[in-house]
Amino acid sequence: MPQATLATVSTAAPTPEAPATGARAWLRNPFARSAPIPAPAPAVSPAPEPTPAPTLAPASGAQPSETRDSPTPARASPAPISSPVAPAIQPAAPQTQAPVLTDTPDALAPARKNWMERLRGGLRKTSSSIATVFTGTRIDEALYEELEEALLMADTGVKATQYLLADLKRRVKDSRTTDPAAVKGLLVDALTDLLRPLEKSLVIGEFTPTVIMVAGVNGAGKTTSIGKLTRHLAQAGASVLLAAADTFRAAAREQLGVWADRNTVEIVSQEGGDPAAVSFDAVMAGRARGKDVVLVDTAGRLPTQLHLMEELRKIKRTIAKAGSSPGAAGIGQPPHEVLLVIDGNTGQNALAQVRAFDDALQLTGLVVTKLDGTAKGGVLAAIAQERPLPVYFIGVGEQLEDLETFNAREFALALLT
Ligand SMILES: Nc1nc2c(ncn2[C@@H]2O[C@H](COP(=O)(O)OP(=O)(O)OP(=O)(O)O)[C@@H](O)[C@H]2O)c(=O)[nH]1
Repeated sequence: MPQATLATVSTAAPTPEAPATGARAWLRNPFARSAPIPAPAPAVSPAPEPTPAPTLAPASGAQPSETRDSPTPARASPAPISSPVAPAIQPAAPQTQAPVLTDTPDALAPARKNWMERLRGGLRKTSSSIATVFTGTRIDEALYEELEEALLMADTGVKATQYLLADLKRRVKDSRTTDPAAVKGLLVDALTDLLRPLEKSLVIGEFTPTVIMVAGVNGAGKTTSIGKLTRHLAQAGASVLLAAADTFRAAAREQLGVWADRNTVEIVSQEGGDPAAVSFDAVMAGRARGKDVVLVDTAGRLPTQLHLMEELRKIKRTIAKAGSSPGAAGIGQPPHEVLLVIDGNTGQNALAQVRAFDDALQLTGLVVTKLDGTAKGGVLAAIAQERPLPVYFIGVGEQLEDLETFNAREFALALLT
């Protein structure tokens, strides 16, 4: 098995802006800046015993030229920051009911308010065509037909569109609404309920390291999302190691290297050779160094490229072997997360990718990118209807702050109001 090189780009020093309670914030919002929506007190299950925030020794920082065999400097291992993750592909655990979000962004914390504005801006092309449906004066079949058309145009798909229409009609009947504008509010509720099972927090800390494998078609935004996620993880106080498992395309490795540099984290990279071997080496190195997270970036591929899909399966199997190798106690069964990155702009095609990659890899979650400027924002409803996998993050642009946790109510509001 060819050996990959562990390039110590730099070391993960604790970021000054890392909040002291950053880890606990992952329970709902991994990014720790603000909770997406304040959960109402009565609905929340009893809080677990307070866990200390992970104390990352500046350790690796004190060793500018680590070698692969150097022992991990003493550091307090991060406390588990959530209960064990539910098995892969299980629908997300029931979420606490979010309070009704008014259309006034003032109800949100400043960072989240800003995010809502960007999300709303990004989804404008989708929302503008749906909004016109509710400008009439009557609730009649014509309104529902127009809405059906608008939802289909937004790539909501036939099944989710039919489901939403039936649910909406029931809500209209139950509430005896006569105002078309109020119907829009009921549609927000219906869409929120449909999307709710996709809400789930990414959990780290249960295993050291938590191994996250990332796949997707070419150009979906895998590397960019990994870079952004690395930044957020580092800000939350977690140490990250990147694995450049695209061994063939030099530009892909360089791009990941740039993100590693920017975030001052280590990267395992290799020119040519077997991507599975690089992934294996990265997991072993992450384990030896006590990293909190190993992120494995794989090369883009189409689900129709069967040999490349087989290569992905091999990467996954090989990562699993790293978990059962001698002395692997505490690592569980890696990869702990298998994420698919999809380009939200590709609408129903993205749903087809979810199906194909899920069948091949048993995905545990999704990252939906490029929701900025898309007219196909309805695809999340289609995913919720047909393959309800957790959507850990959504992206609305190329900047670092353009990747955030997914919240069903926020998304429904941004899409429809
Ligand atoms: N507008 C927009 N662009 C994005 C977003 N996420 C990523 N991109 C851009 O999409 C392009 C492709 O992103 P990459 O991260 O290189 O995609 P990839 O999946 O790693 O690509 P391959 O390695 O070729 O498979 C880049 O120009 C990114 O800046 C997003 O949320 N919105």
